[in-house]
Amino acid sequence: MQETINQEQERYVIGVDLGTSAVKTVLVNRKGQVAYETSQSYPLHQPKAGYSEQHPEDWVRGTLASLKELVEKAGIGGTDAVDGISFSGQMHGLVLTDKEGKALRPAILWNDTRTTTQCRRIEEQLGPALLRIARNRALEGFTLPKLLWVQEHEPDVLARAAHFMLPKDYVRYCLTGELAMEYSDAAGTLLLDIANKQWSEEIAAAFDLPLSLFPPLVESFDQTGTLLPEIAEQSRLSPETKVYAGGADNACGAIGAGILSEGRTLCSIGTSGVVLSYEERKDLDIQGRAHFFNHSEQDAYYIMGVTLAAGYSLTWFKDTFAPEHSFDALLEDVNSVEPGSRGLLFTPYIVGERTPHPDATIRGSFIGMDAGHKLAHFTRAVLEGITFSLKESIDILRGTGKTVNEVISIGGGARNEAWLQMQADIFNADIVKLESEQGPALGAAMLAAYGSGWFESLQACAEAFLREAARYSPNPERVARYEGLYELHREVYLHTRELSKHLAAYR
Ligand SMILES: Nc1ncnc2c1ncn2[C@@H]1O[C@H](COP(=O)(O)OP(=O)(O)O)[C@@H](O)[C@H]1O
Ligand SMILES: O=C(CO)[C@@H](O)[C@H](O)COP(=O)(O)O
Repeated sequence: MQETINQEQERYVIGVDLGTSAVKTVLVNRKGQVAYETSQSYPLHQPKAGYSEQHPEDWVRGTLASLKELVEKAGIGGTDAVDGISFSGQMHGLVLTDKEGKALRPAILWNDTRTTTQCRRIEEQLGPALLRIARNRALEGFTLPKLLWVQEHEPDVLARAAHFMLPKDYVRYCLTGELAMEYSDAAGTLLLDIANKQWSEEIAAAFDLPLSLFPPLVESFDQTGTLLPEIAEQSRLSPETKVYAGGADNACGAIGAGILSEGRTLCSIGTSGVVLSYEERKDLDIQGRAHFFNHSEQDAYYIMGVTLAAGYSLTWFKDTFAPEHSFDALLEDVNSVEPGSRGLLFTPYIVGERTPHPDATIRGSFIGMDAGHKLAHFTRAVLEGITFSLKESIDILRGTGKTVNEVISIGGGARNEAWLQMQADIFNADIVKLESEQGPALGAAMLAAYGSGWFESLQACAEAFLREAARYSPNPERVARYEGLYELHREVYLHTRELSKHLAAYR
């Protein structure tokens, strides 16, 4: 085999990123280099409008196939070259299992919006206790509303449930036979007492949820067993391979970008867009204006704002109005247009919004269309609208007293230089692009590396693994121009909120 690895010298860890469209696995060496990567996709089911489900068995099958291919590609089958495996996972999805660990129904995912009624019930019943304990607002995507939906609509399923799990925890359970949930993902359930790092008996009791449903809580870098013999046999990994708990995809994305100390901020433009900043103050009260979650680093937190359709807005725009173009071709001309797209604004609310407007009914708009506008103006307006929306999350971070003068940019949005410079000019901060583009999968591998004792801290691991590739600094003239446009952008939500509500009847 041409690239067979020298098993005497090379040691590896594996990061598994269980995403919404696919699972990705990476094999990482001690220098932080991704030696091999594989991926397996699985279907997303939308049985009704607003429903979004996946079969947990598809995740397990996909993960095993991906691991098997990774081991084969690297030529390490039957060896003990892998010191540890860990996981990053799509957050919030509800998996209910019976006593044997079998999933009782399809998983209800983070982007399923059937639970508006349950969210209102949570707010009414818990009042201020919700923000005091769970530190986040009741949003359709979170897990507790999904549990309450099952309680109301499928009571027999809940009655048969022995446990609830989150997506990556279910996969890890199937690989190891050990039940556990770690804090960074548990934080997205609305059932965790975030500051005290324990299940909230108060919230569970308010909704008659037995505590027996809740898995034991562990740290992201804790070992949660080894591979079951049959899994080891199928993947050709050693049954001694240690498995570490892992983290929520955003926590792992943050680790993979080195967001491990106060003042470090990440902007990730993938399908959705995330702005996230490290936070040490566990008692910081942001009044639910953004998400406040436990980090995968011990006793650390992060504040996160989410633009639901970030890259998705650009993809929608391309597929609808310029399907013959590649992303690169579409974005080629954006720099021929001045900042402000000659008076054209776009708001990216095409599937509703989360931060700063938790509003499932709002929809997007182009404001200021002029007969002189061409495709390049619309394209630039889409990029600017997505970036303005992410700046609203940056403003929330700055409002907590944080200094945001450097932002690590990852995801699809970091593939285009014009967009990276635009982020610098709109955020008024240096934008840093990293050498590695692996994001959450690398973060998961780093948890395994730290768990396995390769480094004495996650921070030391980040210093060894991550390298800056490029830096984009804000241009003062463009910063000033964008400040004015940003104020106009913020007005658009206020003026289209009611219109969107009325238009909902026609959708
Ligand atoms: N060459 C490119 N330049 C700018 N944006 C891109 C490019 N390619 C993809 N994108 C954007 O990035 C998004 C995908 O980013 P990615 O990080 O791969 O997302 P995810 O992991 O959520 O699928 C797409 O929705 C698209 O809008
Ligand atoms: O809901 C959230 C975070 O609150 C999402 O970030 C999901 O966790 C996204 O999963 P992928 O799009 O990465 O699969």
